[in-house]
Amino acid sequence: MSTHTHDSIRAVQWTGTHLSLLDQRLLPHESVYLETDRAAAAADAIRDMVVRGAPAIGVTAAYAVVLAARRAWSEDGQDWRAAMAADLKALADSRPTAVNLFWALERMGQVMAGLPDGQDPEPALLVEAERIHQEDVDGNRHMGDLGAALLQDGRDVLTHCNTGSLATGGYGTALGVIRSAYAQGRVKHVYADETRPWLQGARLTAWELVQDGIPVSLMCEGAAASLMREGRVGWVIVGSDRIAANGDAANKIGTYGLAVLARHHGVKFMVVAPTTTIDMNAPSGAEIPIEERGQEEVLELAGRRVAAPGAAAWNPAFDVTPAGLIDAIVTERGVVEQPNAQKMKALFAAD
Ligand SMILES: CSC[C@@H](O)[C@@H](O)C(=O)COP(=O)(O)O
Repeated sequence: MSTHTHDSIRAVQWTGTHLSLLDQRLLPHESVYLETDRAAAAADAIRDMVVRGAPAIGVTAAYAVVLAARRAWSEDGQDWRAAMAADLKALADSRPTAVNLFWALERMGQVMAGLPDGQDPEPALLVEAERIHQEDVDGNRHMGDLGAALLQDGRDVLTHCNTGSLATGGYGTALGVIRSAYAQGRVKHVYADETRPWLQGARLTAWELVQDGIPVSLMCEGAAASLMREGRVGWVIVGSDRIAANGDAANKIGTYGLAVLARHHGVKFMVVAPTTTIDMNAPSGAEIPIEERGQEEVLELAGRRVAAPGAAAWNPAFDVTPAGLIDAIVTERGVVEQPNAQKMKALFAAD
């Protein structure tokens, strides 16, 4: 039996010397942490879904930069920046859609740029990675309160994919809102899409909610229309991997369909994401790169082929929900209702 509440589980941890990642491919049956001191191994872990979820990918990349710097400094102290190049490229090439990855590499790069050539870069980079990690957790808790305040009617909610502690530095984005709302008595029961093909809903979201004692009913994605027509939910609450400057939001494949259904049935639609997920360089969702993953993920289930021999598969990992279908984007800087380019820009006005 687990000795920790789910909220305290960390998908990504720094052991003092190594990066430790909870292997999410094995959940909920086994909790195995993979430890590494190699940035290239961290890049593989991101690509292979050991660690997933936009903010968790960003935090992992930040710690991986620390590992890359350590190695470069020990191999070629004089020119450690150049010696890191291959590791940094491997990290940038690991997954394309979650902008938190590129944001974290950029932020670590800014610290690197400010360091003198002859100085060991590891200590300063570790301080920055830990700061990135902590800021993510703090932001999630704040978003939890902001999002929960929107849930006025006490009705059930529907969520998609996994956006909890496992997908972030801790606590969660959309699942953080659900967690806060439950604690405040604003939500009593959650519907969770199973989320094919990786089953993040069935394996991860249900696991997190059960551990927190929050009642959850899993459903096939195809049940969403009936769920809404029966008036069972007041809000759909999801995370995002990249939000464009006009408020269009990329998230796990199937999210766009939920937004269309929600609008048709008068259900509200909330996207919860830290500002590290916003890409002001992408004018609209059309400029967000959508990852296509291997066909075997759709043709197989738990490593066993289920599809008819000879069938091919199309496997986009994400889709884009247009801003016009979103009622609220909740960030740690505040809530953007009925998002558009002007309101998104105003979020960053204080910078
Ligand atoms: C807080 S997580 C937001 C998104 O990263 C999440 O909804 C999602 O789509 C994750 O996709 P995944 O392919 O599991 O990395």
